[in-house]
Amino acid sequence: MAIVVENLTKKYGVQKAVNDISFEINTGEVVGFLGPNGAGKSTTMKMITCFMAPTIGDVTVEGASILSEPEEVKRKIGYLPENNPLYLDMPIVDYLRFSAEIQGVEKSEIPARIGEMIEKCGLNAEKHKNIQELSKGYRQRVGLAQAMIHDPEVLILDEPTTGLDPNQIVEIRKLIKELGKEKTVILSSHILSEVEATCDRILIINKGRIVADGTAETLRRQAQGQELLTVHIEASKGDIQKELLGLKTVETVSAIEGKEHWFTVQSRPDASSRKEVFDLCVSKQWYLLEMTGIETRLEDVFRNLTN
Ligand SMILES: Nc1ncnc2c1ncn2[C@@H]1O[C@H](COP(=O)(O)OP(=O)(O)OP(=O)(O)O)[C@@H](O)[C@H]1O
Repeated sequence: MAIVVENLTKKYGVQKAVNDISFEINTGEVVGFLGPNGAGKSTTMKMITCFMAPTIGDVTVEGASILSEPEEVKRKIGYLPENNPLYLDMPIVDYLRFSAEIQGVEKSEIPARIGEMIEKCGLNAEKHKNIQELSKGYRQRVGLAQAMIHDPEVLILDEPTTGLDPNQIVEIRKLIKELGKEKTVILSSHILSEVEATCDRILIINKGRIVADGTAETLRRQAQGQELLTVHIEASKGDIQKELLGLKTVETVSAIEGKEHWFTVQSRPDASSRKEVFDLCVSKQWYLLEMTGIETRLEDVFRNLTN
C-alpha cells in the first residue's frame, strides 16, 4: 500500500477543515481528489506531505509515518503545491539544482537528474531561460520537474492545471498521465473532467469528509442504482413489452412515447439485463436494432454529493 490515511482530522480554531477521513491508495494508482472550493483538499495534501501536522490521525507513505518519520515521508514524496511557488529570477537549471540539493540528491548524480527531468518534462527548448520568462504551462512543468527531482515514489499535485489555457491543460494532463505510469499520484481538482481524464480512481471530498470513492464508472453506477437500458426491437409477432417484463433480471418496462417498438428497461438491483434481452430476441427471432445504457452523468453525481 503506497498511502494509508487513518482518521485524519485538521481543525483551524473551531472549524474542522478535514473531518476524520480514512482511505488507502495502492502503489501505482493515479487518484483524483475532487471537491468544491474549501472542501479540504489542500489541507489534506499538506498533512500527507508533512507541511502541516494533523490535529488527530496519521498517514503512512510507503510504510513511513508522518508523525514519527517525517523526513522519510518527505523523501518518498514529490509535492507540487497549489499556486506552484517558484524562484522566478532563477534560471531553470539553477532552480532544479537547488531543488535537488535541498532534497538531498547525491552531488554526483545531480547533473544527470536535471537532464532527465528536463527531458521528461519537455523543458529542453526553454531550459536556457529564467523562470519568469516562461509561460504558465512551462512554469507548471518546472514545478513538476522540481517535485520529481529526487525520484520520489509518490507525487502529490495540488490543482496542477489551474490557470492554464486549454492547450496547456491538455499538455500537462498528458505529462501527468505519463508520470502516472511510473509513480503513485494524487492530484486535486475541483474540475470533474480533469480527474476523469487523468485518474484511475476518484475520491470526492466535501466539507472535510470523503463522500465517494471509486472509478468514474462505479460512481456513476452507484448513483444510478439500477441499470437502465433503451432497446429498439423489430418483431413481426409477439408482445415485446410483456416478454421483456417476463425476464428474471427485469423490474420494469415502459414503452417510449412516439417511437414504435422502443422501450426503457429497468433492471432489478445489482442485475444487468443486456444478455437476457439479446437471448430473448434470438429465441423469438426478433431483430435487436439497438440497445444502449442510459448513463448518469458524472457531473450529476458530483453535484448531488457536494450540494
Ligand atoms: N490556514 C488556515 N487557517 C484557517 N482556515 C483555513 C486555513 N487553510 C484553510 N482553511 C479553511 O479550511 C477549509 C478547507 O480549505 P482547503 O484549502 O483545504 O480547501 P480546498 O478543498 O483545497 O479548496 P480550494 O479548491 O478552494 O483550494 C476552508 O474553509 C478554508 O477556509
